[in-house]
Amino acid sequence: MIVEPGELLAAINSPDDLKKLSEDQLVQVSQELRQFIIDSVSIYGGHFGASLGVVELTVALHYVFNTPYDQLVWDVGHQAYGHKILTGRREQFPTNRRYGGMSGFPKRKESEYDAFGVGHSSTSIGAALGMAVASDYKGEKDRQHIAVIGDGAMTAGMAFEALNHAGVANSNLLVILNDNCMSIDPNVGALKEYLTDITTSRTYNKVRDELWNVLGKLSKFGPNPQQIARKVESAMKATLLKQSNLFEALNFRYFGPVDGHDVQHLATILNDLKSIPGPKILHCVTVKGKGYALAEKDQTLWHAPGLFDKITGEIHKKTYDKPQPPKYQDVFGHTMVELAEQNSKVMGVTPAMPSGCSLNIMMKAMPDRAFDVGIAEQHAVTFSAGLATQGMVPFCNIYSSFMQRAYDQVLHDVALQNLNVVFCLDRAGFAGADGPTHHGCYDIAYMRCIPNMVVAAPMNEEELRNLMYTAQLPDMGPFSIRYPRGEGVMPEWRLPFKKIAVGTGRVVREGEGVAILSIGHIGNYAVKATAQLAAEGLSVGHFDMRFAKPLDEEMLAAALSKYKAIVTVEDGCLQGGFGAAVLEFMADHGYAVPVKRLGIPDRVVEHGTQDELYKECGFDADGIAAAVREMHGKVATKAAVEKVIL
Ligand SMILES: Cc1ncc(C[n+]2csc(CCOP(=O)(O)OP(=O)(O)O)c2C)c(N)n1
Ligand SMILES: CC(=O)[C@@H](O)[C@H](O)COP(=O)(O)O
Ligand SMILES: [Mg+2]
Repeated sequence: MIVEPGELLAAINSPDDLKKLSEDQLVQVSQELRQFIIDSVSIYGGHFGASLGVVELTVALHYVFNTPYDQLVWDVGHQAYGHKILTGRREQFPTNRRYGGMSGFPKRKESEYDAFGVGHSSTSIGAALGMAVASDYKGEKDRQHIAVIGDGAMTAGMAFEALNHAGVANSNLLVILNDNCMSIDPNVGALKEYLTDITTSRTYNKVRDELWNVLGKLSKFGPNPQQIARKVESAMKATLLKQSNLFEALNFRYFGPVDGHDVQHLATILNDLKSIPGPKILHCVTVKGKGYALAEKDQTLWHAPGLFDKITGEIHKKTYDKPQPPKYQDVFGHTMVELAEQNSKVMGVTPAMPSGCSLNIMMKAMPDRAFDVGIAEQHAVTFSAGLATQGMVPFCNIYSSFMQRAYDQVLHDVALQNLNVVFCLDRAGFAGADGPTHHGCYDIAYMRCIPNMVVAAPMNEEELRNLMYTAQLPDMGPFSIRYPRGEGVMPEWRLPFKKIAVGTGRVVREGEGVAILSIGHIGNYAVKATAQLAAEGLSVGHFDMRFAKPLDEEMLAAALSKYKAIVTVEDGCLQGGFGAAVLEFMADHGYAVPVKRLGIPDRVVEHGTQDELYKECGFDADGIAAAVREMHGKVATKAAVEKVIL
């Protein structure tokens, strides 16, 4: 189905076309852009509420600034659909987040308008500052650098590290704080309360209005930029702003709060700010999901709702006539409550993903024992370490790719002190449509080299529960459990807890000739492969190893003695991963059995469905079966040659 753009939008193939419109037409073009996003996302899917919330801001930014010469950095980038549509990618939009299609996030190789590749949050200020400092160095005094950052992303340490630097760098940087009081879930923390206070404070708003009157008058008569800057500064100094405004205290000039949905006013303000040198922040108040009533009402659900009927708002869900396996994240969420009921020391921690990882189930049931700490992965880990020093058993749930942020904290704060923190790494393996920024490719490798760390991955729901149960038993030390996005394989999963001895695998099936050693959920694809091969008359062994560290050495030794070739399968990077661990064991113990390793290769794998990506990387069921056939062929040829020689 083709989505038809409105009349004005249809003529916009670059920001130059947008600049041909009069200021009066900005309202209409904003409406058309919003409608185009609603129409497209309802059919093709993707992030929704965030882009609707910045429609006017996006139009105003491209209207006023000289992009791509002026550099516009979107934080996270899930709100940049309008930006993509206005910068020459409207016709490509139906391919958004699809295999081979355009990325759901800004990406440098996709467009010159995408100044910086994003996906993880809170990088925009640092990146834009780097660009600004480079411009200073090159003498490009006229160049503008703009970071658009949400109130959620602003809670991360990285954002403050960049503000701290920018406040003394005196480069030409405009930070636009897009404040909608939401992260994916409602935003949390003292900063959020501070921003709400500024937005609602009467004294503050009075000062703000006076300030904008000054600016407004000056703009009308074509002001001298320095004059504006001086007037603004003295107006600011004469008020409470300097003493009480956090951003002013960091040497930023603070403007706002302004209505982020008044496109004409935004254009005027941005024009004025263009002429003010140095670091400045514009605080825009917006509504996530603006213009689509249901999305405004349930902003978490409509962050990324999936496909929906844009008229009725019904979100399309597959229906089944028999019970389906649950999502791994929900098994985690419910199991947390069960474990916490049994063990008063169990606590839950998430950095801003309560509904994404389903810790919200425990947060609702036991609000004093489960915490959303904001977009703050590093803090989430060190906070968990602190809890553990006091005898608590924190389960710190972080998406595998976001955990990359907190590597030093895992090593320095948890592992070196051998603290019993359980890391549940959700979205391990391919994240799917979010693409390479979100794929959880590296955790087996980055966890495996950390002393004291257990590295486990369940093949199904029952194993996830039992690993979680095992991890909270006394004296387990640091324990990581990885599992993928989406559903497992067991509709009946609430089985009684059983301890799994650390470093033990499980025989899925015995066979002859070739054995598959798998770790985690991807083992279910190996099950499909062995069934295919059995139908062809090839009986293949399969071991669900469960632990990449410690390895089940007994099981490995037995498999290496019995089988003539091995295929390892993991949905993680091949470099340093599970297969690499098997090779290390073989080298250390003198085994010389041929091994083929299947997993994520040493290159960037783009977006697509998980199955498309498994196939691309050769470890879907067909790929695994093909690898086994190949190894079987090699073994048979070798045996035949040996027979002839004898
Ligand atoms: C490092 C990191 N942690 C978590 C996320 C997941 N995430 C994506 S968007 C988002 C909320 C961002 O909130 P905000 O910046 O306010 O943007 P909004 O969606 O409200 O427009 C979160 C937590 C991420 N992308 N990166
Ligand atoms: C933009 C972002 O980082 C999140 O919205 C992410 O897309 C969530 O992914 P899940 O849908 O897997 O929770
Ligand atoms: Mg927000």
